[in-house]
Amino acid sequence: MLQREAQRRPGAAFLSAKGIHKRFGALVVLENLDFSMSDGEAIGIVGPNGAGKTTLLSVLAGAFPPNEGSISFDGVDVTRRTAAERCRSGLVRTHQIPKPFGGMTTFENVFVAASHGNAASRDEAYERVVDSLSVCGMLGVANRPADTLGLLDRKRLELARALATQPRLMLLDEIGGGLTDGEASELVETILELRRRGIGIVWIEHIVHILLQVAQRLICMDAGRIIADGEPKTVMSDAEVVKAYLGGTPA
Ligand SMILES: Nc1ncnc2c1ncn2[C@@H]1O[C@H](COP(=O)(O)OP(=O)(O)OP(=O)(O)O)[C@@H](O)[C@H]1O
Repeated sequence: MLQREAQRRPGAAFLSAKGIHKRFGALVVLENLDFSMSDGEAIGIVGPNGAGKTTLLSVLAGAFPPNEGSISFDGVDVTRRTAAERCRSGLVRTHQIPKPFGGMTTFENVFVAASHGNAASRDEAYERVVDSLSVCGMLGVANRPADTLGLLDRKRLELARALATQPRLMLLDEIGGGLTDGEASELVETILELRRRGIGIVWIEHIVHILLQVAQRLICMDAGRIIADGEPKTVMSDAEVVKAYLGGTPA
């Protein structure tokens, strides 16, 4: 397993991306981007539509490779590792548009993640599923066909499936998107529980006041670059951020 290969270096970044370029044809989406974080950190990512946030998450998770640059996770160079290999080493992502396995129940969806995401015995996988469903408030819909779930439960299922892989770092892509404030607040409680378990979080979200209940550090992206990175309130009042993201002038 990748974790066993990891050569832990004191002070080394837990997740680090260096010199990342990503192009889709002629469109440059990420440009010479550097990013790093420590174990257990909770980071929010904001930025205007098309800034490259989801593309960054996809590159970090291994959905596709960068055109240039390198990524290391827990001391291991994972640039050429697949998403499944990264998942087994503890780096997992959720998707903006949940896509549960149709024709399976909620329980079965999470069971697939628990058994394949990080090789587990059947009993261990079962325990992980029950724990994940419980943390995500889904025990009551465990036997429902996943394709009959409403949006909030589909988002919860994204979290439960990711949690069942026993991650050390979760990359969340607009998990609050499309939800009411009340529904998004329920997800915040779950994400705070993940934090209490020591799981690191990188969360892209447009609902900023929800994001700020979890993020201890905030990154703002624009046009494929990180334009601000630091303490959330400072970032949100940064003149470049206000101009790029909020389209106005600082208060
Ligand atoms: N697979 C792809 N092929 C071609 N272009 C793509 C692809 N994925 C993303 N893009 C383009 O890359 C740019 C950045 O997209 P991305 O989804 O990363 O932005 P984002 O910051 O997450 O935006 P949003 O907040 O709207 O989700 C956009 O112009 C998008 O159209």
